[in-house]
Amino acid sequence: MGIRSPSQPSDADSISKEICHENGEPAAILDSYSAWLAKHPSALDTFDRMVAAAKGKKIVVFLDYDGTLSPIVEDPDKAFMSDTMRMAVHEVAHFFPTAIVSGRCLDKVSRFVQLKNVVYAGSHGMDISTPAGSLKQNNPKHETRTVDEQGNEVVHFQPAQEFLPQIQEMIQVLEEKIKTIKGATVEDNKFCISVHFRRVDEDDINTLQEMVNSIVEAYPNFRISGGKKVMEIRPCIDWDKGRALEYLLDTFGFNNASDFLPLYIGDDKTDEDAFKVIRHMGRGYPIIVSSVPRETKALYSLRDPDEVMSFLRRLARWKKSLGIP
Ligand SMILES: O=P(O)(O)OC[C@H]1O[C@H](O[C@H]2O[C@H](CO)[C@@H](O)[C@H](O)[C@H]2O)[C@H](O)[C@@H](O)[C@@H]1O
Repeated sequence: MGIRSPSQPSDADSISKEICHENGEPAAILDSYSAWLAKHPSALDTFDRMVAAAKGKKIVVFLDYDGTLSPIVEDPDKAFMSDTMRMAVHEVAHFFPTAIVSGRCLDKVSRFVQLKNVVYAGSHGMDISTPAGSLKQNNPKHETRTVDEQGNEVVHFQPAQEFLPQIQEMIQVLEEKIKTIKGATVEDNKFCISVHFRRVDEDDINTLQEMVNSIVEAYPNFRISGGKKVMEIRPCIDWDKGRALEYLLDTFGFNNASDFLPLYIGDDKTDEDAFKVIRHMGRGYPIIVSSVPRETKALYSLRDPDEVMSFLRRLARWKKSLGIP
């Protein structure tokens, strides 16, 4: 089994102290981060133990995008991924089945990532594209097939199709209403909507939230969840990043296997659904990206996208060193 309650890495304290000196954090924050790190040890510090437990098992990699592969920035349209991060993900995907699971719409996240050797799940898992044939598809109710530019058949799993007209209608209402709030923007993520307030004046945030709440109240089939300075509006269906992880594991052919370990790295509230599923499976590696203490179901942590990149590189290097194709 991949999951064990992780013990404190030997250098947890020295890491947090180093961080605090760099950032000049007060001692109280330093201590609570240190305590949190003891419960959610660094996946870099515990790397050797993690991969030792994975011997003879197949690791399946799931990666969130914003805040995980790209740093959080003011303008959501400029959340670019570095070429070095792209290379690290490419290498990992060469050795392990790899999926990018994002709140962004599928087109946008695949344009940001620009890799062909990964599978994409957009709209918090409500829009999944996988190549037909090589993988197992088994949910015909929500699956449609198209042919891509290269002439390859692609299967699209879209369990929230029926909500598209309402989503488009809501986007128009939201855009009209919130234009009075400076800095507020609406992002069309196809099967869900993000209302951003990162650039909204602190004094206007409550007004914006009330506006959005009252608009969404008129759509009883939709709910709002929180994120990083964003309100995420999505259909009330029993589907989230956790269900997407299960769907993808199944699609990758691991449904009946006992020798796989899901590894999920994410930084946001919606990633908790995937952490929960992995915890429930009792195997695998739920890893949160956070440099501050956070309530989480993840067992391990990484501080920021730079550490995510180091971890991914190390994972690929380890696999390569085994000499197994
Ligand atoms: O599931 P994810 O890939 O993590 O997407 C979650 C949301 O990420 C984006 O918003 C966040 O990142 C922006 C760029 O760094 C930042 O400006 C914003 O404040 C964050 O909330 C994305 O724009 C949203 O649509 C995603 O739902």
